[in-house]
Amino acid sequence: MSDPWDSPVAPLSARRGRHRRDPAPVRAGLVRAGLRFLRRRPGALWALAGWSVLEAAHTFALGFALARALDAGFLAGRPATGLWWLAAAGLGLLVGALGTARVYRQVAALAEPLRDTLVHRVVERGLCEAVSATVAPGRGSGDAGTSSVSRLTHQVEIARDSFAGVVMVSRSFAVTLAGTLAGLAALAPPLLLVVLPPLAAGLAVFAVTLRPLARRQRDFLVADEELATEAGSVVRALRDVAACGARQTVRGALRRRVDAERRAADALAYWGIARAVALGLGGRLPLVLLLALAPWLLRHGVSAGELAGALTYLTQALLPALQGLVHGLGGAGARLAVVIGRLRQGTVDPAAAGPAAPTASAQAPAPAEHGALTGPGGTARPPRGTPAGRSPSRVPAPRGFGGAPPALALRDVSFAYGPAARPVLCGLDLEVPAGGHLAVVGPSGAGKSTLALLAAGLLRPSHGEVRLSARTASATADGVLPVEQRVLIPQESYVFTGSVRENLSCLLPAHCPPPDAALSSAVEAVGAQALVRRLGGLAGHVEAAALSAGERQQVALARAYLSPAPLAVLDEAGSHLDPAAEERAESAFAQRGGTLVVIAHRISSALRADRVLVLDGPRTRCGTHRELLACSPLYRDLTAGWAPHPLAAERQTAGEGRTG
Ligand SMILES: Nc1ncnc2c1ncn2[C@@H]1O[C@H](COP(=O)(O)OP(=O)(O)OP(=O)(O)O)[C@@H](O)[C@H]1O
Repeated sequence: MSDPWDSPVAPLSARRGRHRRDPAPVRAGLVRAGLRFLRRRPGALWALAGWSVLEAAHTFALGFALARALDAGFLAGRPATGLWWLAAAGLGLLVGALGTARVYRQVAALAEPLRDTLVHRVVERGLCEAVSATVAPGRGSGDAGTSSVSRLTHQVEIARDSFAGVVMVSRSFAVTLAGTLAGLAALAPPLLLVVLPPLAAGLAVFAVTLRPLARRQRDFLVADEELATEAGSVVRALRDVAACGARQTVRGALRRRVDAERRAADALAYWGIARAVALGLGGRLPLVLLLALAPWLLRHGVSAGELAGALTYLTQALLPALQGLVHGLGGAGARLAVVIGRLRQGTVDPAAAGPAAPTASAQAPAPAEHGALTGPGGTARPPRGTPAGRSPSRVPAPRGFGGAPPALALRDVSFAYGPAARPVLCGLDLEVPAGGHLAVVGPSGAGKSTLALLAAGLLRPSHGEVRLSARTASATADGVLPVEQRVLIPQESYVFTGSVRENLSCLLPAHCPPPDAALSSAVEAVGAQALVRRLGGLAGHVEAAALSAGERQQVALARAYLSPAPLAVLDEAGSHLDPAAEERAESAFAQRGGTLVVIAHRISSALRADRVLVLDGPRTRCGTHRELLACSPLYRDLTAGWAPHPLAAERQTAGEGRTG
C-alpha cells in the first residue's frame, strides 16, 4: 500500500474552498499516516528512545545532585561532599550533551527518509505534469510541471524541517517532564503536590487551544501565500497592468490580500494569548507557588536543598521545555499539519493540471451560462470592421489606405534605455495604415518588444515621434494610457482574482457593461471557450494562480479583443499557446477590424500579415513576404526550412494583392 504521505502537494490557495475536506477525518488520517510512518522505522525509534533516556537521566541528576550538594555537603559543613555532588551534576551534563547530540542524529534518520520519499513522489508527479503539458493542446510551453516541482520540493523541505522540529520539541518535553517528576518524587513527594496541579492546568489549556491556534496559523500561512502569489503575478505582468489601465483594479486586489493577511495575523496574535496563559499556568505558576509555599514545605519535612533542587528543575528544565513545546507545536506543528494535509488530500495544483486534466470542475455539467458561449444567441460575431463589444455606432470603420492618416506612424524614431545605452532603434520610419496588419520579426534582442511599447505609448522615443491616427502616442500626465486608442497584449498577461466577466470586461467603460453575447463571441473568437466553460462560464471564478500561462493569455486575448481600441498590438501574445491556438487568436484579431501589429513569436505570423517589418539594425526592412525574401537576408534565414501552410500562402498572396 502506498504511503499516504507520498501524495503530491498543492498550494492551499489553489484549492481553497473547492477542495477543502472535513478536517476531522483529515486529522485522524494524518495521525494514522504519521504512526504508520514511524512504525516502519523501529530501529531509529528505539535508538531515539535510548538516547532520550540518557537526557532524562541528566535532567533527573541536575536537581537531585544540587539538592544533595546543599543538604549533605555545604549546609552540613562538608564542602568536599558538596563539591562531589556538584561534580556528579557536571558529569550528568556531559552525558546529557552526548545524548542530545545522538538524538539529533536519530531525528535526522527519521526526517530524511520522509523528505526523500516526498521528493521522489513530487518529482515523479512533476515530470508527469510536464509531459502532459507538452502534449496537451493549449498548454503552452510546459513550464507548469517544472515550476510546480520547484514549488512542491520547497514545501517538502518545509515538511522535513517542521517534522524534525515537532519530533524534537515533543520528545524533549516528554523526557524533561519524566526526569523532572521522577526527580521531584525522589527529593520530596510534597513538592509534587505544589507543582503538578498548575502544570496539569497549563497543559490542559495548551491542549484545548492547540487546535484553534493551529487553524489560525494555517489561515495566516494561506493568506501569506495568497498575497505572495498575487504580488508575484502583478510584478510579472506590470506591463500589461499599465497597458490595460488596470492599476485601480490591481491595487484593489492587492489591498484585499493585504487586509486578509492582516486579519489573519490579528487573529493569530489574539490566540497567541492562549499560549501565554498555558505557559504562565504550567511553567511560571509552579515556581511562584513553590516560593510562596516554601515555609509550609519546610515545616512538612522538605529541606532547603530539596527546595533549591525543585526550583532548579522548574527553571532549568521544565520551563524551557514547556516553552519549546508551546512555541514549537504552535508554529512548526501547524506548518507540518498544513503541508502534510496537502499531501494527504493529494490534490493536484490546478495551475499545473491544466485544462486537459480530468478535474471535477472540468467534468461537471456546464452551467446555464455556457449556453451563452455555444448557443445560437452567443455565437454572433461582431460585424467585420467592428471591434467586439463596441456598439457599431461608436466604432469608426477602419479606414482604407488612401488619404486617411495612418493608424500608426513612426517618424525617425530612435530609442535607447538610457542616455549612455546603445540605441535599440535608430531613425526608424514606419507607417501602418488603418485596417492594416503588420508582423514584426527579428532576432532576440532586436527591439521588437521595445517597438511594441513605443507604439502603445508606454515608452517615449528618445528622438522622433510616434503617432496613433495622427495623435501623439503618450501617456497622460498621471501615467494613465488612453485605452480607447490602442490595446497592448504583452507576453505576460495579467489576470486578476474575480469573475470571468470582470476579467473580460475590465477594458470597457464601467457605465457600459457589454452584453453576455459580446463577451461570449469574443471568448469563442480567440478560442477560449473550453477554458471559460471549465471555469464555470462568464460568472465563473478566476483564481489567477490557478491558470497556466497559456490560459492567462487566452483571457488577456479575449479581453483585448473586446476592447474598443482601433489599434491592437500583440507582443508574442500567443507565445504560450500551441501553433493552432495562436493562429486562431491572431486570425480573430485580423478579422476583428481595426489595425493589428503582431510581434511574431513564430515566423508563421509573418505570412498571416499584409506586411512584415524585419528588425535588423541598419538592414531593417519592411515589405511583403515576397519582397522580403528578395531583399532581406535575415528574413530568408528566418523563413528557411519553414514550409508554410498552403492556406497561409494563399492568404499572403491575396494580401499582397490588396497592399500592392
Ligand atoms: N527595461 C530595459 N532596460 C534596459 N535595456 C532593456 C530593457 N528592455 C530591453 N532592453 C534591451 O533592449 C534590447 C531590445 O530588447 P527587446 O525586448 O525590445 O527585444 P526583442 O526583440 O523583443 O527580444 P525578444 O525577442 O527576446 O523578446 C535588448 O538588448 C534588451 O536587453
